[in-house]
Amino acid sequence: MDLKSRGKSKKVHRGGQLESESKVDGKGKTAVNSGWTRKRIFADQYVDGELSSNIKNATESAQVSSGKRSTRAKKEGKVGVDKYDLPKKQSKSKLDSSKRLVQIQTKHPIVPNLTSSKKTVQNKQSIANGDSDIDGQPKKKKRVIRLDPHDISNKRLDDGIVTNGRRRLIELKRAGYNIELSASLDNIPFCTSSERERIEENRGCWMFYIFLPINKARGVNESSYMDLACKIFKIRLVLTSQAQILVGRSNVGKSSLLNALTRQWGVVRTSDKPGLTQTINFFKLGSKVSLVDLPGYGFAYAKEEVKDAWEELVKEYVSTRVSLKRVCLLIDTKWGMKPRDHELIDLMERSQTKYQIVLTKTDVIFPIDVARRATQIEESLKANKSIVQPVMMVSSKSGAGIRSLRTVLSKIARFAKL
Ligand SMILES: Nc1nc2c(ncn2[C@@H]2O[C@H](COP(=O)(O)OP(=O)(O)OP(=O)(O)O)[C@@H](O)[C@H]2O)c(=O)[nH]1
Ligand SMILES: [Mg+2]
Repeated sequence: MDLKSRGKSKKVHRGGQLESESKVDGKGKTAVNSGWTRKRIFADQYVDGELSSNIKNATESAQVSSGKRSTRAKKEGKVGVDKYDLPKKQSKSKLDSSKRLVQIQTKHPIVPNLTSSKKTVQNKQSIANGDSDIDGQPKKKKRVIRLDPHDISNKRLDDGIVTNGRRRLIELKRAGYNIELSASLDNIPFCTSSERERIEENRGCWMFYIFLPINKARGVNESSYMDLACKIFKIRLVLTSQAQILVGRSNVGKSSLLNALTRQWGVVRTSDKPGLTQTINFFKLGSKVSLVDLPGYGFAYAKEEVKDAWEELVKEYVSTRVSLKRVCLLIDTKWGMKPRDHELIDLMERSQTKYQIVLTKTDVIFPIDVARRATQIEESLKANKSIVQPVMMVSSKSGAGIRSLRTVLSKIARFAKL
């Protein structure tokens, strides 16, 4: 009896009633549906019984005959599975079935070998890729850390850079670091005199730096202020230089941005304590163009009168300087614009000073929120005339947007009438 005929329905009479409908499902299980009860007969057992007995007989006879046959096969020089290695009936039926299998395979070559071919392709691919997951354990890929030359976030020069070797130092130098400085002066509230000396040594001849106490600046206009500075520091200033300035509330990241733009960390000191910059810092970019870092306005750790002086100075500076080509109004992306920023914008609008909004510290919030903040500011200042669009987005820490801001500023410098 073959499996097919066993799977067919049987008619059973029970108590004069006709029961029928038995089916063999895919798993070889037979369900018999009677009028009152539903019984399940498992075809597995039945099939297993017969098949297992067949297999048992086959193996027994194979074991008996294999001794004799194998010696004969060896003598004849035959290798592999031989028809003598199987019992007569079994070998015949197996050979028939294998013939049928070959026929089917030739007719439909893809179907039976689908899984095996897939596996071989996967294996080939994995071998080609160098993953040895043949043992079931995928080989771990080596993590390659690439240093972004424009990323200036890792600016602490004492963080094991020397131990990392020459290559790292070269990379840092390319990224714009001053590698002669042993450590960055970031977050150091007050430099010692020796640190300041080191900064001065490493600053290079292309820029100059003026330390002036702002509280002395009350009621003094800028040129006389400069004269005073020249007398004190014995330097000749080119007062006709075109200037681009960075303004913004305290702690918004002006000095950090200036460091990033000039690619020299430690040139201007920065701190997480608002109100660190208490002087006007001029940086000469090119022959006659300078970038100016001003003290911040708003909340700062300083006396009220000093803060008032800073604010006055910033306002005066942005509204009266003729040579002022562009004001970069820095806004902390996280906090957005505050009333004091609007005050300064009104002043610049009245004095027709060109200004551009620069969103800072973009690394601390999600890019989608940065974009949202930018569109919000653009919308609110749409009616203004002196604003230069678009709103720029930068991060002095990650270096994002620094290059494009540098390009914008250098373009202004190039087209400035000198
Ligand atoms: N995460 C992050 N922090 C920044 C970034 N820029 C500046 N900071 C931090 O913000 C703090 C203030 O930075 P400063 O550059 O000193 O800010 P400032 O506007 O010059 O401050 P004042 O001189 O006090 O007006 C410091 O702790 C900086 O490390 C930035 O892009 N990302
Ligand atoms: Mg500062």
